[in-house]
Amino acid sequence: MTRNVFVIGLGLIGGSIALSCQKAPETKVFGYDVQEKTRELAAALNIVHEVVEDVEQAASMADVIIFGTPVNATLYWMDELKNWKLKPNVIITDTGSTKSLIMKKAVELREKGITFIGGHPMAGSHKSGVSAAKQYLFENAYYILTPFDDEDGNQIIKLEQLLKFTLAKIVKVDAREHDHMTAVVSHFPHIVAASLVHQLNFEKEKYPMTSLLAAGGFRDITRIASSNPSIWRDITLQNRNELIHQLDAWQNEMNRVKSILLSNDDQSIEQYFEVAKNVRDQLPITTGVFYTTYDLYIDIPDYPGIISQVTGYLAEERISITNIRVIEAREDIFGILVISFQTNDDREKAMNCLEKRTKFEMYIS
Ligand SMILES: NC(=O)C1=CN([C@@H]2O[C@H](COP(=O)(O)OP(=O)(O)OC[C@H]3O[C@@H](n4cnc5c(N)ncnc54)[C@H](O)[C@@H]3O)[C@@H](O)[C@H]2O)C=CC1
Ligand SMILES: O=C(O)C(=O)Cc1ccc(O)cc1
Repeated sequence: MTRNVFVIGLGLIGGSIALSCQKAPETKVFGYDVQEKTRELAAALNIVHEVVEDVEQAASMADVIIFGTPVNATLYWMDELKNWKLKPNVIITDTGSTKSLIMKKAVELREKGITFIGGHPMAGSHKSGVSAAKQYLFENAYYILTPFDDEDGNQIIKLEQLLKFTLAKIVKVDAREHDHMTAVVSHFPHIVAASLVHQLNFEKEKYPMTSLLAAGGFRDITRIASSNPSIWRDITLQNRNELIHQLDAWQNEMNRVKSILLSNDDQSIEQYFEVAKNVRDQLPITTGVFYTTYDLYIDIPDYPGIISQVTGYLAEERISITNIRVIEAREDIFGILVISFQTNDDREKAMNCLEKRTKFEMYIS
């Protein structure tokens, strides 16, 4: 029997989930987005099997409903859904970055006999919109579920059997703990990134050259300041209390740094960086597709047309690349043309292809 999945909100996350659900057997994926342009693009890019206009009608036929909407829009739709006629065993889930208020609202659905299992794939990007959606966005990332403690185990298993097509690692976490932990590693860093950009913005009034000097480090630490502002407005509002605690902790930490600087003690200053480096270097690597790339470094001679020659060979053997860049030669990496691939298999095919056709030396970092 065909399973009907209905995704509401077809942006980066909803679009990516819809693409991975299309890989599930005997599954038909329907989709809706409030923006007409997104609906048109989703249809053109085959993000779903069918784009719908009538949310209530599609919801009434769905076995699984997945929200890919901003978290406040999800609350709005949950309020609507609780008054609709849905299939008796329907499972509703979301992908929102916050969980406490959504699980609070889910109590109202539960009172009507509707299963709601909170969800949050811990991968994504500063990019947004349907055109950034990728089938493998969540591969190897954690996918958090926040079911009620006494949720029907069969319903959770059914949802997991669908979400396994995201290739993410599914884990269950309490909704409040989720909001505390994601405040630390995701939500608060967005505030810090935005604040650094604001600081640069003030500075550049007096020293316009400062922006020109914003090199790798500043760009790395502020990348997420380019995220969709309305998505982050909603997340910040929903996780306001945790964020206020994080701000207090950060202000204490800044005071600690200030006192170290005032002490002018070289050992304490070095130790400050040393401890941070050790903790940072030991972070486990768990990412989605935007950051899992398989890079190949190719030592190419410097003559015109060389890059198109290399990419031409790869294209002839139908090997897809995800990125290409030229780096300054450094002591530890000899190649200067860096080509990124989505899988290790693609990178190996590329090495075999270029070994056959060129004499360029290749390295994997
Ligand atoms: N951006 C990221 O990296 C991640 C985001 N999330 C969560 O995923 C959800 C979606 O975020 P993104 O895909 O990044 O945003 P997005 O901006 O790419 O997509 C959101 C989509 O929802 C649509 N939408 C807005 N209001 C709607 C409504 N009332 N009804 C139907 N559609 C509506 C928008 O038109 C847009 O297409 C958010 O709840 C966010 O917290 C979760 C993990 C990662
Ligand atoms: O771009 C990044 O690094 C992100 O921060 C992605 C992200 C955004 C929101 C989430 O709830 C989870 C992951």
